[in-house]
Parts: sequence; C-alpha cells; structure tokens
Amino acid sequence: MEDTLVKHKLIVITGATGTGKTTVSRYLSEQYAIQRVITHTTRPKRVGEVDGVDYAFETPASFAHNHYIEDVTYAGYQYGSSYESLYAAWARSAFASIVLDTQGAITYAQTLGPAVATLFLTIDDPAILKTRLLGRGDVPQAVAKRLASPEYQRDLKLPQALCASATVIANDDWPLARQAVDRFMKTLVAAVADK
Ligand SMILES: Nc1nc2c(ncn2[C@@H]2O[C@H](COP(=O)(O)OP(=O)(O)O)[C@@H](O)[C@H]2O)c(=O)[nH]1
Ligand SMILES: Nc1ncnc2c1ncn2[C@@H]1O[C@H](COP(=O)(O)OP(=O)(O)O)[C@@H](O)[C@H]1O
Repeated sequence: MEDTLVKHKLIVITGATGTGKTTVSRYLSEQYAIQRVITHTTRPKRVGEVDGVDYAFETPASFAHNHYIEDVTYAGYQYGSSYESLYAAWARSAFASIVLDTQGAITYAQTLGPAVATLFLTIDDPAILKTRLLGRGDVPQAVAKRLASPEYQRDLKLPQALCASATVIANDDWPLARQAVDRFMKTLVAAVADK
C-alpha cells in the first residue's frame, strides 16, 4: 500500500448535489485521461446512467458483499467505495478521481493523506441547484427528497476538517470553473514532478 500511495494520486471531488462533481470528473477523464473510480450505490439508476460506468448499481443484499474503504447513507440510499475500484483505476493511470459526499471526502483525506487532493465545488446561489437537477432529468420527487435531506444541507459547506487541504472551486459558470480545474491540475502535476 505504501508504495502505491507514493506513485499515485487520488482527486476527491466533493460538494453538494448538482454543484458539478460528475461534470468535473468527466472533464478530468476527457481532458487529462484520469480514470474515474466507480463507486457502489443502492439508489435507482437515473435516465441515461449505465451500470459499471456511472455506478455499480446494487441491491441492498449485493451491496453488503463488497469490501469498502468507507460507506455512507445519503438521502436514504447506501453508497460505498471499494478497494477493488480504487486499485482498478490506479492500475490504468497514476491519477484517478472519485466523487464522494463530504463525509467520504474527510475519510479519504484522513486515510490516504498526501495521496489525496480534494476539490470542493460550490455555487453562489443554491436555489439554482434545483433547476440543474431537473434539467439533468432527475425525477421531481427524487429532487425534493434529495434537497430535503440533512446530507444536502451539510454538503453545501466546506467541512472544517478539509479547510486546510481542499481547493475550492466555484461552479456558477462552467467555462470559469473549467479554467480553475486546469490551474489545479497544473499545480498538482508540478507538485508530483517535483518529488
Ligand atoms: N462517501 C461516499 N459518497 C459517495 C459515494 N458514491 C457517491 N457518493 C456521494 O453520494 C452523494 C449522492 O450521489 P448521487 O445520488 O449520485 O447524487 P448527485 O450528487 O446528485 O449526483 C453525492 O454526494 C456523491 O458524491 C461513495 O462511495 N462514498
Ligand atoms: N456551471 C454550470 N452551469 C450550468 N449547468 C451546469 C454547470 N455545471 C454542471 N451543470 C449541469 O448541472 C447538472 C448537475 O451537474 P452534475 O455534474 O451532475 O452535479 P453533481 O454530480 O454534483 O450532482 C448537470 O446537468 C450538469 O450538466
């Protein structure tokens, strides 16, 4: 494990629902060939989502069979990140990315230490998030349930435990956010090359 951590980086992307975590992880994959760590969930598939690409979709029974680095309950469903998925991503590229809630982001920062670089996404007016979720094609009842969850409220704010280490990116405007991601990547690549 020690050896693997020296040679690899994990970009943890966190923030509230709809702030653009998936958008950033797709951008990192397309622009920088950064592998996405596929996590597991019991929530129902949304329109357009593909099993094994967006998530490993599980039943409550099958969810229990994996080996998790951490797992959480978010808005009534289970989510977990497995060792198998992390190592599968790292086997294909030195950098990988994973999308987590803030609880998971704290666990990863504490467990993997300097191997982790955290991105926290924010938005100036959270009221816009509802429009984004509906625009994404989420079912209105699912959006209402998500926005009423304590996890949603919690993830709007950068947790104290990540204040010193996370890079905060405002995603009110995608072209500006994309530039901030590019600056973050430049710094990260330079830091790794320095070692
Ligand atoms: N801690 C943790 N959070 C996860 C995991 N997989 C997904 N999440 C987070 O669970 C939350 C809900 O994810 P999802 O249902 O896809 O909703 P979305 O954020 O609106 O796209 C998001 O904050 C995800 O980042 C995981 O394995 N562990
Ligand atoms: N800056 C932005 N302005 C407008 N829409 C955006 C922006 N960033 C992302 N989106 C859109 O908002 C929706 C939610 O983004 P997504 O990346 O799925 O968020 P998350 O993974 O954090 O829930 C998607 O339809 C996405 O295309």
